[in-house]
Amino acid sequence: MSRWIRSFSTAASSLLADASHSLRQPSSFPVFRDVSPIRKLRRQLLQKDRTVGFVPTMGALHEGHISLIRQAARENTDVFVSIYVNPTQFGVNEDLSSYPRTWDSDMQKLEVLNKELADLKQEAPGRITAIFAPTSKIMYPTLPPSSEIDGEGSFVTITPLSKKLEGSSRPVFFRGVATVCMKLFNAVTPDRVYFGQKDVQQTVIIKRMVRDFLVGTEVRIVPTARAADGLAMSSRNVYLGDRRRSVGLTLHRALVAAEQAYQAGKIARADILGPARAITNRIVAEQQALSPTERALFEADYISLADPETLDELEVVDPSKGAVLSGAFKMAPLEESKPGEDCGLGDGKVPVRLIDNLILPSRD
Ligand SMILES: Nc1ncnc2c1ncn2[C@@H]1O[C@H](COP(=O)(O)OP(=O)(O)OP(=O)(O)O)[C@@H](O)[C@H]1O
Ligand SMILES: CC(C)(CO)[C@@H](O)C(=O)[O-]
Ligand code: BAL
Repeated sequence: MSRWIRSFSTAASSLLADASHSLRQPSSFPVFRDVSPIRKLRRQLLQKDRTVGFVPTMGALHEGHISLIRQAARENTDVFVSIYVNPTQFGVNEDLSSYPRTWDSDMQKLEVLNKELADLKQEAPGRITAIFAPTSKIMYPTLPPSSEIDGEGSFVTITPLSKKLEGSSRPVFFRGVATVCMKLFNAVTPDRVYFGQKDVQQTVIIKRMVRDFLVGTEVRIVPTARAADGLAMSSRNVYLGDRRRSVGLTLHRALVAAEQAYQAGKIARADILGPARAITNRIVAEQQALSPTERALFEADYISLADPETLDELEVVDPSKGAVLSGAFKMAPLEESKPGEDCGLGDGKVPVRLIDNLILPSRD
């Protein structure tokens, strides 16, 4: 057993007694439900010159989350993962109640991953050494968490970034994300925090928040993990089913068509987004022409070509800066299913918001 694992075991076991709100502990990592015990562990690690990489999640873990943890384990001795479905980032009519919650399988996945990390040794020296799974009473100690646009509470708002793109359809989303991330960062005080490229606007907002509030952590962005067909992995994909999944892939295909236009030397908005819009409009029309048992209706909420830092829409890409291509589709519930069809969790009745993006790199 290496020295730091041994010293972790000692630090952790002395803390298990402190973790009065901890859940059952069948795993190689303690689960903390409250702030002070995880702070205590953090202080002990600091004294031993160990580094903490923090991966905030809402659970329902998939390969995207795992890739964040792997990178955190390559760059830190200790990886803390939070699992908390944060109510304030869901609008009042959004899918908070149906958001997938899969605690047992999440713990199993983390356990398997930790064993793998132990085998990797040099390549990825870090291990998952704490799970933070707070209750809402811990995260919102004074007022109940509000999802109302003008709701009361202590919030972190990052404007105008939070009003654009996802924010125009989900007006409280980034207020909730920035607020919960600030709380999580305050609880964990990580050396580095890990976010997925899939949620590109979230990455821009978190970087801005860290900079503007002088938060002492480094923001690391991990590439989007995709299924073999290109669909960006997402916890909500379990609701898609086969039909909506294959139609939903149009989003990725549209972005790839726009990316190819940029790679071919185009820099004007119409030339880059034109191919993406053409594919999207064609598939919308094709689906509308099909019968309710065959089609998957959807609406393209936006397809955007934006500045990587301000997220302002661009008429022309400055090749020395590059750009962010992003889009969101609203996949409607299936109208009718066929016998034996895989309609996904919820029988195809749950609307699913798909987001995706590609970075257009700078070039000389
Ligand atoms: N496919 C992916 N590739 C890389 N990172 C991802 C991917 N999906 C999610 N992440 C990242 O994992 C972290 C936690 O995300 P979260 O728990 O909300 O999962 P999610 O799959 O994004 O859920 P949903 O898409 O349903 O909102 C975020 O930083 C997010 O960007
Ligand atoms: C960062 C986050 C965990 C905050 O709740 C969430 O927005 C997410 O999972 O991307
Ligand atoms: N990964 C983003 C979380 C959300 O859509 O609420």
